[in-house]
Amino acid sequence: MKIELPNHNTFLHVTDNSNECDASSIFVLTKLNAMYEQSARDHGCTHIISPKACLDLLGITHAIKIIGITGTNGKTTTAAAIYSILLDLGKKVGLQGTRGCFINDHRIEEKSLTTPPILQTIHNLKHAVEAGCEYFVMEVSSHAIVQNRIDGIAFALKILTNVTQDHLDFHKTIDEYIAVKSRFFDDESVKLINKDESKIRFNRTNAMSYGIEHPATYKILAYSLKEGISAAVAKIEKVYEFESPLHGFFNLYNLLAAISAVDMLGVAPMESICEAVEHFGGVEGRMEVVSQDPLVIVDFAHTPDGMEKVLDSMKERDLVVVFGAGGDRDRTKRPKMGAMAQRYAKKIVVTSDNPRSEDPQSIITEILAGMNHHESLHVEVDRHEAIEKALRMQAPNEVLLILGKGDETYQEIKGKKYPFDDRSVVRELIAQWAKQK
Ligand SMILES: CC(=O)N[C@H]1[C@@H](OP(=O)(O)OP(=O)(O)OC[C@H]2O[C@@H](n3ccc(=O)[nH]c3=O)[C@H](O)[C@@H]2O)O[C@H](CO)[C@@H](O)[C@@H]1O[C@H](C)C(=O)N[C@@H](C)C(=O)N[C@H](CCC(=O)O)C(=O)O
Ligand SMILES: Nc1ncnc2c1ncn2[C@@H]1O[C@H](COP(=O)(O)OP(=O)(O)OP(=O)(O)O)[C@@H](O)[C@H]1O
Ligand SMILES: N[C@H](CCC[C@H](N)C(=O)O)C(=O)O
Ligand SMILES: [Mg+2]
Repeated sequence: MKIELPNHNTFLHVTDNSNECDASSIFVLTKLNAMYEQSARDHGCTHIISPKACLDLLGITHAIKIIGITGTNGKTTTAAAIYSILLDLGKKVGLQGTRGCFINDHRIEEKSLTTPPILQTIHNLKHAVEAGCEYFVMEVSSHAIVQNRIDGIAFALKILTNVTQDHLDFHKTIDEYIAVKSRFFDDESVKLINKDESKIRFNRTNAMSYGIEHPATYKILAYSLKEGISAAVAKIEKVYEFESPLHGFFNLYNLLAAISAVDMLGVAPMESICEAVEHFGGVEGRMEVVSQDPLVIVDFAHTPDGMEKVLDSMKERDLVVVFGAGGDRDRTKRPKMGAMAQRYAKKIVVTSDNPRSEDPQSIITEILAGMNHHESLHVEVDRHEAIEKALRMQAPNEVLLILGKGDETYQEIKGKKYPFDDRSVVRELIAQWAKQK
């Protein structure tokens, strides 16, 4: 990654790649490229700086308020809700996360990592500052905390969604994973903590909280999940009401976090924030209704907890569920995901979800290990066939939930990404069958 320095009198660019260095470069030294410092010097580079110094050099440090969100699930949704509310309130805002980078409603980067390497974030922040943004909302993954991909960033606000199981391939134990997430909250930054999430440890200085079950700075007093979400939230003595077209108890948490966050930023009165949240229509691939009749929903649940939250939110209905589990990722979540599907679904098709370098059949076998008996359990390695099978099995009163890939547009098999989109597959099959009728 290279950022040009058109106004600098000595250097032409900053880079985090030693191979891009020459005498006109400033090398930004990070935890990930520390081993290439000598290589940068060998390429002729004489000026080596930290990410913090780079943020200062580019005039970013004091120019924009950065909001960081971490947690196992709900980061993308909460970040998008904050972004949407701020835009709705007339603010200029940047958004960076799993879906890429957006500035004032325009996409400037395609999807890559949830939290890119620091120089990529600095590049996106620079764009945001140049576009006049006052705020930049970013997802912070646990990988990013471990690999110091957020080094040098002074967050105006840090937010916790929740901590459940994921990425144990990388963190090895749940305790280590919790410790990493907790590390994000161990300084005196202003922070917003989910009070119903008891596992996280945080520095209480400058901490506010939100909750539904436990007393919190922002506390839900009453809610209804019929026809979207409507709720009353208390802040100190005052109560405010809001409505949302989103579905599910878990989204009440995401919306509450977003409303509380915007209030903490002091942007507008709570009444206006609660009004603005109604215009947030959700995120692509998260509880996205792809067809009304038959009712087919695509969601990005790819952890046991994500599956539980989504399936539980639909438990009044008879559910047909299609899902798999990612290859080269946490193997211990696979049987738990199987058990979760078994607990809630009437009919299940287990399939593939980015097997990557692994054998798809053995991933499925590990999922099935968590399912002891089920009267309608099917296995279909090919995800297209699996979706077709599920659509054929779906009775008129049943809801088909296709989980795990959300708005992904590929299936990754043995290092190659093949175009694949759950939503297009459903739409094409339904259209094809309608023509044949
Ligand atoms: C395991 C992991 O996270 N690896 C990340 C890591 O890879 P790496 O250490 O092998 O990178 P590298 O190629 O050695 O490069 C490191 C640095 O050295 C520099 N370099 C490299 C070679 C050289 O000769 N000279 C030199 O200066 C590079 O420019 C770079 O700055 O650093 C790379 C660049 O910073 C990342 O792209 C890469 O993410 C890989 C691709 C990845 O798939 N990561 C996933 C698991 C991930 O991070 N996911 C999280 C969580 C998802 C979620 O839950 O939402 C995410 O944030 O997306
Ligand atoms: N607050 C929540 N608690 C539990 N599950 C949730 C919550 N919000 C969303 N989910 C579930 O998790 C899935 C992913 O949501 P989202 O993309 O917002 O999370 P994320 O933290 O950004 O995930 P990732 O780390 O993979 O990018 C959703 O599709 C839904 O199934
Ligand atoms: N941020 C998550 C997304 C998982 C999505 C699922 N479709 C998979 O490929 O496992 C990860 O990279 O682990
Ligand atoms: Mg995300």
